[in-house]
Amino acid sequence: MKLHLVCVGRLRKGPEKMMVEDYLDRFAKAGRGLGLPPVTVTELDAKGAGMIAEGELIARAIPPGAAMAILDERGRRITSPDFAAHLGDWRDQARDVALVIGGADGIAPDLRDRADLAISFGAMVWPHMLVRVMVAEQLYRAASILAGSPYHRV
Ligand SMILES: C[S@@+](CC[C@H](N)C(=O)[O-])C[C@H]1O[C@@H](n2cnc3c(N)ncnc32)[C@H](O)[C@@H]1O
Repeated sequence: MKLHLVCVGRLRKGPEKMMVEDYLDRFAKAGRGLGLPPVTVTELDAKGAGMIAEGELIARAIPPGAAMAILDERGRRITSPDFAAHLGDWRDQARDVALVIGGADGIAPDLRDRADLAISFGAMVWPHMLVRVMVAEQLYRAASILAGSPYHRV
């Protein structure tokens, strides 16, 4: 299994980048004993060419056969344990996974249609850099849930 975080846009030095790095580092440590690999982050820049050009870059960055989970406000509002269960299932199937965060115009409709899972963090639109922080935190939370550690409480 390989785990990819494919993002349109670059994170500059700053608090969001520090938080993403911290959570992904925690995820890598927590995932070690769970058969979950460290996350590979791919940042894409279509240089303002728009959603369709970004969609083509995203499609090229996703390994063939990988499960594609997109972040999209129109997606499903799943719980953190549900997300952990998806991650655990993909791991058990030895399936590569690509988590995709779109750019300012969102993710191209044809890619959205092809997604195995569309995850919503609520009906409001968040900036891509905050979504990246939230995904990194949810990955760490998922690993904690799969490990049975007390980080996640309901
Ligand atoms: C600034 S938003 C773009 C919103 C755009 N208007 C759209 O139609 O998707 C950039 C990216 O952040 C992610 N995103 C923003 N809000 C989200 C939410 N509530 N749930 C999940 N992902 C979200 C999506 O991947 C989106 O493509």
